[in-house]
Amino acid sequence: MSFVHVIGTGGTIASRAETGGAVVADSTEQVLESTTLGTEITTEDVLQINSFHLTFADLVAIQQAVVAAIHTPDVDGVVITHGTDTMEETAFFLSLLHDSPKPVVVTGAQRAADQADTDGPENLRQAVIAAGSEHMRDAGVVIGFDAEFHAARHTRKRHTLATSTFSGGTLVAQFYHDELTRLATPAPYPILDIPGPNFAQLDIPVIDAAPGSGAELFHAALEYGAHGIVLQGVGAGNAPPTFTKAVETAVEAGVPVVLSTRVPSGPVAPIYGNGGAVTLLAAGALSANQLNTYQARILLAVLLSQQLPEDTLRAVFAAQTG
Ligand SMILES: NC(=O)C[C@H](N)C(=O)O
Repeated sequence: MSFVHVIGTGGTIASRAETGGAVVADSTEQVLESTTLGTEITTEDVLQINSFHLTFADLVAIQQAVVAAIHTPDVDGVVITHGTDTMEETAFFLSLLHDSPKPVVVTGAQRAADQADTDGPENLRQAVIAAGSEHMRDAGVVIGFDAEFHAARHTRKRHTLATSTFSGGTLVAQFYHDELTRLATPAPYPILDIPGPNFAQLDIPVIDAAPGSGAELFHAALEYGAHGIVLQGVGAGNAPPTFTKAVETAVEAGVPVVLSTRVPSGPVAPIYGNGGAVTLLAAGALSANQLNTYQARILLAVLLSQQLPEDTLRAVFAAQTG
């Protein structure tokens, strides 16, 4: 019999209706009660919150729980129950640091535990089976949802309400007729060191360069002391021309800027000047390349917390986004 450790953090999978909106109510033990499993399970409540409340300190707490579980000799794999809104950030953060053949499956629900058609119990059942399965060795950190298991990197929530909502990253495994089939192994990336002690204090705003927006917010972020900025451009990473000077000012002040794109697929590419990615990268921005805005922000936060020399930060960032 396989042995899986389930780490609860909250989210809709643990929520019930209240006047004023659904709120997290159930412990991990209670979440598991609705699921029939033939697996040995231990549980732990690390958090009981919606994922839109998560802080960087919470990410560290989840990661520490994962490491402890993975080092428990008989544990075959780990499941994390988590809100879907920021699941892609937590899963990606864990994947940057994950150094074990034991899989970590992050799952949740789009419909609360007390809704008749809740998807939580089935997602959890499949996540536990997958985490305990030898087919998932070396699968890394995956988001398991609606019978699909996607590598954390590049996976995003695609629909606010649909139960099939996560895609983008490598499809690592899938249930067909209740049989788990391994399909792929995610491309390996260098494993990062754990974040430094100031990780939880880092302030890294995302600033959008939509048509008609000026760089005032960007400059305001520098003035209030942002530690880094993710500039989300349009197209292949382009922005109104006022952002070029803003990026130069930030980089000169030692505040790293990452250039990402709001387009769901494809890389940031230096094609256009006069405010385009050619200009912004020449001004010193780091390219998020294929990495989406929010995962690029997590990567920047981890590297900033390690207080690396600028050249090293640039090289490690490039190696993680290539
Ligand atoms: N479906 C969900 O879990 C959404 C919820 N708002 C959360 O992220 O905690």
